[in-house]
Amino acid sequence: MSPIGRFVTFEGIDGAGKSTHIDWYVDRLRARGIDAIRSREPGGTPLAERLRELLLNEPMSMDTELMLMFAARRDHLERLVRPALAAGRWVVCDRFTDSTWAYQGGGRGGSAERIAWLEQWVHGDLQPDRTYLFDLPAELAAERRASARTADRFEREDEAFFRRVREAYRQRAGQSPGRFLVVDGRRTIEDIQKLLENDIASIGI
Ligand SMILES: Nc1ncnc2c1ncn2[C@@H]1O[C@H](COP(=O)(O)OP(=O)(O)O)[C@@H](O)[C@H]1O
Ligand SMILES: Cc1cn([C@H]2C[C@H](O)[C@@H](COP(=O)(O)OP(=O)(O)O)O2)c(=O)[nH]c1=O
Repeated sequence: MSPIGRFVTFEGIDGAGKSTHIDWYVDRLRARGIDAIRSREPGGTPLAERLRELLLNEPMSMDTELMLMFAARRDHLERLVRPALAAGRWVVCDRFTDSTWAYQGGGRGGSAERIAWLEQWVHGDLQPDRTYLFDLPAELAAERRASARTADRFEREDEAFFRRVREAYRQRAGQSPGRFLVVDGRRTIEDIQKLLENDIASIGI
């Protein structure tokens, strides 16, 4: 019998700490003998990476942004995520549809009905087995971002935008408490690593 693949996602507002922990997390899985791959959204396949370039840099309407996010996601799921899970691998993904609920829904004020419809169409039966939500106040995340990198189209949004994104994430987590683990991004990197390490055991090895 082939091993069971797992789908794990990392979420949070820009600057909350996802990238700092995701490679470490994948390394920890591999150290336990798990065949894990890291991916990201938008992106993860050649086509989706090209859409990412556009999404992060090219001005566009809210609706175009929403549809391109899901177009990139569909390609990523068909070509990478589903085949990997079917082969028993773990896919650890930097962002997934919770980002769409948070950014295009909460941040931009997009229609929940449309997002729900697209979600159902693009990946109805597939949801992550575990989602880590890195939670940090918008002002602290902005400070961390400022010292770390140049801003893309999303990162140039104001603090009120990121407060809405954060709130939408927290609502999502409240709706699926079994799937989400909310990580307090104010804790030290060492503390967060301990929490993640303990959690790996609970998601089935
Ligand atoms: N727990 C933490 N405590 C202090 N600084 C952190 C912590 N986690 C991340 N950082 C720093 O904050 C900045 C943004 O983190 P990053 O992982 O790039 O965020 P994200 O991927 O969520 O946008 C980086 O400079 C990183 O070193
Ligand atoms: C997956 C996804 C990402 N995004 C946005 C959030 C991020 O600002 C951006 C890319 O995210 P990210 O990979 O976190 O960028 P970085 O390389 O700077 O860490 O895309 C959405 O708005 N909706 C989505 O569905």
